[in-house]
Amino acid sequence: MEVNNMSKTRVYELAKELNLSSKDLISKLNDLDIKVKNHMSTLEDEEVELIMDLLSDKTQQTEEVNQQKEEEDIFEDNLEDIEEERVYKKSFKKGGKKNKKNNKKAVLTEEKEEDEIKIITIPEFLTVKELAEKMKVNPTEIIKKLIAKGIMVTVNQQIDFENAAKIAEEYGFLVDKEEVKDELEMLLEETPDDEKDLQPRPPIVTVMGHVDHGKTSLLDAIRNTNVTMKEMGGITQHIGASVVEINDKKIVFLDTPGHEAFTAMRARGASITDIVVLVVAADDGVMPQTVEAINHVKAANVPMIVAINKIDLPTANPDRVKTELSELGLVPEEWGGNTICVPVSAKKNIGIDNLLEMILLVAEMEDLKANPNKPARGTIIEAKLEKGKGPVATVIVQNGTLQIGDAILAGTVYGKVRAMFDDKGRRIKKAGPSMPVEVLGFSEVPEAGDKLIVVEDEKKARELAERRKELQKEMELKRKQKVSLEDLFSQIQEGSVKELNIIIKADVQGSVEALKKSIEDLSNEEVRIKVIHGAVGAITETDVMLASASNAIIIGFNVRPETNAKNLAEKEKVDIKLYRIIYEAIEDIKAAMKGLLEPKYKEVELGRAEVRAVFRVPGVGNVAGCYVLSGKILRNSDIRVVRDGIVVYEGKIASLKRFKDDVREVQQGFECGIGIDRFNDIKEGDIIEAYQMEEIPR
Ligand SMILES: Nc1nc2c(ncn2[C@@H]2O[C@H](COP(=O)(O)OP(=O)(O)OP(=O)(O)O)[C@@H](O)[C@H]2O)c(=O)[nH]1
Repeated sequence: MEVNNMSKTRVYELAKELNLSSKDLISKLNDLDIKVKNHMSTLEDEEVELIMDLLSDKTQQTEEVNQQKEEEDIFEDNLEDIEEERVYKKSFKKGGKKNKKNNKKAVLTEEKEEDEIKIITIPEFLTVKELAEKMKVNPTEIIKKLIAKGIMVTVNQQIDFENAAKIAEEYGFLVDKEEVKDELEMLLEETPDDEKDLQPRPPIVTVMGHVDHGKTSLLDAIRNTNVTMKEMGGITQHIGASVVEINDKKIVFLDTPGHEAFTAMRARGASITDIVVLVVAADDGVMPQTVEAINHVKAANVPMIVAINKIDLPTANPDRVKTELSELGLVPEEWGGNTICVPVSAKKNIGIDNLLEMILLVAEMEDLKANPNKPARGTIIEAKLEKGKGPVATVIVQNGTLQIGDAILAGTVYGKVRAMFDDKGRRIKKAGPSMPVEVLGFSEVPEAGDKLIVVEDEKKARELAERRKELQKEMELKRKQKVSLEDLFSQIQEGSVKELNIIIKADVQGSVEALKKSIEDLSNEEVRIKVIHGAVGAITETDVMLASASNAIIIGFNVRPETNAKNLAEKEKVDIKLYRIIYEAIEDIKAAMKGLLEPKYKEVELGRAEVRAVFRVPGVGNVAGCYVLSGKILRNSDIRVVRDGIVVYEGKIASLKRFKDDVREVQQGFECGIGIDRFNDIKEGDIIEAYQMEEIPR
C-alpha cells in the first residue's frame, strides 16, 4: 500500500475554487464515476485534475455558443486563475520563488477577494517577525496569540513550524511547509530518462518457495545449464547474484532465495526484483511458506512465475499444485487464468530452458528499460570486509553504467571504484543496467539495501557521506511512526491512510479465517481494510518486515511475537496488537477507525523465564523450575505461559521461590521455582512472561 502524504483537496474546497456548489460538483464527480460521500470527502490529485480537465473541455465547447460567450469567458478565466493557483502552489512546494501573477480580470479579482485562498509557506523554524512579514500582520498581534497558547516569545525569537502554522491558520492561511531540499536529496532524486535514451535491460529475478522445495537446486540447475553451454567447467564465483544467458538474452538471478531477504530489502526501499519465481514441489504441493511467499510477492506487486519442481518424482502431482494455486487465486494460464506455471526438475534438468524463456517473456511484457549512457545508480545487495581487499560490495546496477574510477556514495559510505568483477569473477571495466558487480574501493563496508549513486568526485562523495551520517542521526531521533491503531483515525482524517493493511497471526487456522472475515468486513468509504497475510504461529521477524514494507498493523490472536520480532517491531515502528478474544480485536479496530480508541492501559514487560524442569510437589501441584532469561519476575506480577509462540495460559503466580525461600522477585540470570495459580499443565521449554499493566495518562 502506498501511504499518501500529499495534501488533500476536499470537495467543498474544489467546489469553491470552481465556483460551483458542492452538490453540483458531487453530481459531476459521480458522472465521472468518482465516488464521493459528501462535501467533506477528500479527492485524489488525479481526480481533481480529471474534473478540471473535463470542465475546461466543456468550457471550450460552449465557447462556440455565442450567447454564452461572456459567461464562459469568465468561467474560463476563473479556471485559469485556479490553474495559476495550482502552478503557484506547486512552484512553492518545489521551493521556487515564482511570484503569483495578478489576477487578470478585475471582475474576478473583486469576486474572489473575499474567499481567495491565501497560501503561506513556512520553514521548520522562523522568527515571529518573519512570520508577521509573511502574513503582513502586526508582530505584536502574533505575540499575543502565542502568549494565549502559553508560548512566551519576543519578536526576534524563533518558533517552530507547528506553532507558526496554527497562528497562520487562525489568520485564514493555507499552510505549506517549506521543503528544504539539499544537494543530497536532489542527487538522490533521479531525473526521469527520455524515452529515446531507454534500452531494454535484463530482468532481475528472485527465487522463493517453501523449505526443501528446491530453490537452491533450481538456482544451481539454472547456473549450470548456462555454464555447460557457454564455458564448460567454468566455476561460478559467488557474489550474491548470477547472470545467465539464453537466446543471447541475459537474466540476472539474485542468489539469496526466500522472501525474508526480498521483503527485508523492500522494507529498506530497495525493490530490485522484477520477477519472482515461486518454486512449488510437485510431490508436496502448496505449503505454509508457499502461501507466505505468495503474500509477500502480492504485497510487493511483482509478477510471479510458478516453477512446479520435482516432476521427475513418481509421486509428483502437478495438477494438484495447480488446483491448490487456483484456490489461492493464482489460476494457471492453461486453466484460463494468468499464472504462468512451468513444470521443471532441478535435479534431472528438465524444463529449465522453458522456465528461462518464460522469464524472458514476462520481462518483455514488463517492458524493463534503462538508460545505459549516464552515471550509474544501483543497490548494494551484499557487502563484507575481505582480507587483502578491504570492503567489498556486490552492487546491482539499476540504471546508467558503473565504471572504474567513478566516485561513489552508498548510504553513509563513499569511495572510488578501484576494481570490478562480474559474477564469474572476471575483471571488468564497466557494468550496465541490471548487472551485478563486485565493487572494490569503498571507504567502509556499506549496508545491503543501500542505494549507490555516482557523484562528480571523491571529495564530493565524502562530503555527502558525512552529511548523511549527520542526517541519519537526526532521522533516527524522529523516525517516522508507521500506521498504528492509536492514531489511525487522525491518519484517516489527514488522508494519509486510505487502506489499512493488516497481518494476522493466530493459534489456529479457524481463528485466522474468522478474524480475516470480520476485519475485512469493517471496511468503509474512508478506509479499506485489507488482510495482506494471515497464518498460524508466532509473530516472526518476517511478519514484521512485511508489515514494515507494507505499512501494516500486526494482529496477534493467542500468539506472541518472538523476541527478535519484538525488537525489530520496535526498531521499525511497527504496531503489534495482541488479543485473546476475537471480539475485542474487532471492537478495537472499529473504535480506532472512528477515533474512539482510548488506550487506557499498556502492557509493560517485566521479565521472561524459561521452564527448565517441572517438579511435582504433593499437595501443591506442578512447580516449574525456571531460569530468568531477562528482566525480573515479581511475586505479584501477571503472567502468561507461552509455548512455541502460542499463549496457553494467562493468570497469576501462586508461588515464587529461590531454593526453599519465598521471595518477592527474582532477577535475570537466576533460577527459581514458579507455581502458577490454577494451572498445572506447565511443560519444560515453556516461557513464562511476567508483565504489569500500566495506565497511560490521557
Ligand atoms: N527428485 C528431485 N529432488 C529434488 C529436485 N529439486 C530439489 N530436489 C531435492 O530436494 C531437496 C531440497 O532441495 P533444496 O534445493 O535444498 O531446497 P531449498 O528449497 O533450497 O531448501 P532450503 O534452502 O532448505 O529452503 C534436496 O534433497 C534436493 O536434492 C528435483 O527436481 N527432483
